[in-house]
Amino acid sequence: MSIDGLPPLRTVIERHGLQAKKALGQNFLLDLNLTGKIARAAGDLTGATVIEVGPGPGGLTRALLSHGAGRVIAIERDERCLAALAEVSDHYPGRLEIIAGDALKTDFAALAKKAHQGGGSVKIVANLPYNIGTELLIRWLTVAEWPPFYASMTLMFQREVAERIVARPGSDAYGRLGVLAGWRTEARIAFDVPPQAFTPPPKVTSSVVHLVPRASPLPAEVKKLSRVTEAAFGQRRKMLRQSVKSLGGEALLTRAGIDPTRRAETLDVDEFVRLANAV
Ligand SMILES: C[S@@+](CC[C@H](N)C(=O)[O-])C[C@H]1O[C@@H](n2cnc3c(N)ncnc32)[C@H](O)[C@@H]1O
Repeated sequence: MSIDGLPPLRTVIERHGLQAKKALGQNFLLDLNLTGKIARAAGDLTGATVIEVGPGPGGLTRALLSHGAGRVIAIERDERCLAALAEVSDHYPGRLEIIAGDALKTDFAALAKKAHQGGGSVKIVANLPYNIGTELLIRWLTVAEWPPFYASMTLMFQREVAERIVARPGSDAYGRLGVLAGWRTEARIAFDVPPQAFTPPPKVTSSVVHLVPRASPLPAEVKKLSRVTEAAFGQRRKMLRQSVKSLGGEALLTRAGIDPTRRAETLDVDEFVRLANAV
C-alpha cells in the first residue's frame, strides 16, 4: 500500500494494463512525493474544486485528493484508465468525478459553473498531454468572461514551452504565448521535473508553471491581440512597420504611439495591447 492507502501506481498500471501510448501524450508520474509537490504548488486546496485534464492512472489525482481538494473533476480520453480511476473514486467517496472524453471538446467554463454551485474556488491542475497543452492553455487564457472561471492554473509543460509562457520582452523565448500569458495572468515557473521522473521518460526536462489571473488586465479584444502578435512575431527580426504592414503598418503604429522601427520582441505587453486597440 502507498501512503494514501491505495496500491502503488506501478501495481495499478500493471493490473490494468496501462502501457503508455505516445499518441495520447502519456508520460506518467508514479512518485506520490512528486505529485504531492505539484498539488502543493497549486496552493491551499481545502474546499476547492480542482479540474484535472488527463488523470491517467491517477497519480496526481490521488495527490490532489489527499491534499484536501474538496472535489476533483478529471477528464480522461483513454478508456483503459477508467477502471483504475474508479478505484480512486471509491477510496474518496463523492469527491472524484471522472469524465470520459476529450478535453479539447470540453466546455470548461460550464463545468466550472456547475462545480461552483457548491461554493469554493475552482483551480486547474494538470500534467498535460504535451500535444494539446499549449492549445488548452491558450483557450483558458482567452476565455471571454474575465475574471475567469478559475482561481489559478498549475500546469506541467516541456521546459521550453514553460519558458515561452513566462518570457519577458527582449528574450528569445518572448512571443505570442508570453504576451497572452503576461496580459491576463502572473505566470512563474514553480519547479523543474527531470525526464527520469516520468514513465516512460520524455526526451526533455519539464516544468510546472503556476498562473494566477490578473484582477483587471488592460482591456483588449482577444482576436485583435492575437492578430497583432501573430503578425509581429511572424517576422520577429523585421521592423514592426514591415511585420504589421497587413494590419496598417506605419499608420497603425503611429496611432498606437509606437516607433515603427522597433522589433516585436522589444514591445511589452501594454504596448501590444495599445497596438491591438489601434487596429
Ligand atoms: C502526461 S499524461 C499525465 C497522466 C497523469 N496525470 C500523471 O501525471 O501521471 C497525459 C494524460 O492525458 C490524457 N489525454 C491525452 N489527450 C487527452 C485529451 N484530448 N483529453 C483528455 N485527456 C487526454 C492521456 O491519456 C494521459 O492520461
